[in-house]
Amino acid sequence: MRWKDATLLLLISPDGVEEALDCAKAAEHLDIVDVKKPDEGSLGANFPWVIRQIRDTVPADKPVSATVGDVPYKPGTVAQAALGAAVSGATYIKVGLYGCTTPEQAIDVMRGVVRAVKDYRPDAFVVASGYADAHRIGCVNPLALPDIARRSGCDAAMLDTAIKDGTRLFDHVPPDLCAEFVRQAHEAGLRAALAGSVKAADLGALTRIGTDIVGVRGAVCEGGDRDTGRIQPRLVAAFRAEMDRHAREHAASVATAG
Ligand SMILES: O=C[C@H](O)COP(=O)(O)O
Repeated sequence: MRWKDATLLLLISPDGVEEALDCAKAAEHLDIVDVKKPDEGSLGANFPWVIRQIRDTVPADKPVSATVGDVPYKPGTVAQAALGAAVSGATYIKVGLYGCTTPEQAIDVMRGVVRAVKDYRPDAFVVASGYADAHRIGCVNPLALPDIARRSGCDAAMLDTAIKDGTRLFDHVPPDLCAEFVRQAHEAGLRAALAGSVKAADLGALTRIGTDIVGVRGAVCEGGDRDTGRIQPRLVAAFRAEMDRHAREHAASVATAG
């Protein structure tokens, strides 16, 4: 995908083929379809055949992403799983560094992933994901992610929330620290992706701080419920409309200030 600078991309996470069909109906409003299995965790990994079916379902110009799971500190296991996601058709490979308690462990895991995936597909986009609520699960500090991603050769650093209990990204990492995360990622030549029960009300701040990718599920599911609700094309369209509105407002304020 050609990256237009200063454009916030929308990544939507269906839980299977049926929801991917709903994403396909809203394809003009989203940028990346992210395959996951929410009942296996925040970044739960889905089956290879589901990734393949979803790749066949969504328009060819939309990249398919796959989460490799909330992974343990087992670099070989994770590298092999990441290759499985790439072979199944995902070109964005997201890894949740759940079981890594130090930056060194996280770098170990991500180096293996980068090598496994890029040996197979050099243009794949590898995302190292930490958790905004890392303090609740004892994993690596969220602000360490840009450096982990840089040192392991990833393309992006991401934050999501590990525990989906209604608390949101900004409850754990407030906007000024998210801005620092984005700044560090950009300084390292990486893209910055943010997620974690993000709502339309968060889009102003996410736009202002220069986020590259926003990941959502709950906000585009019926009733705002990521577990019992299903992705609704009309909610995807409405979310995109809010993104576009904030992008216009931000561009206007930058032009005025300049
Ligand atoms: O990668 C994005 C996640 O699927 C976000 O899900 P959520 O918006 O329900 O927290």
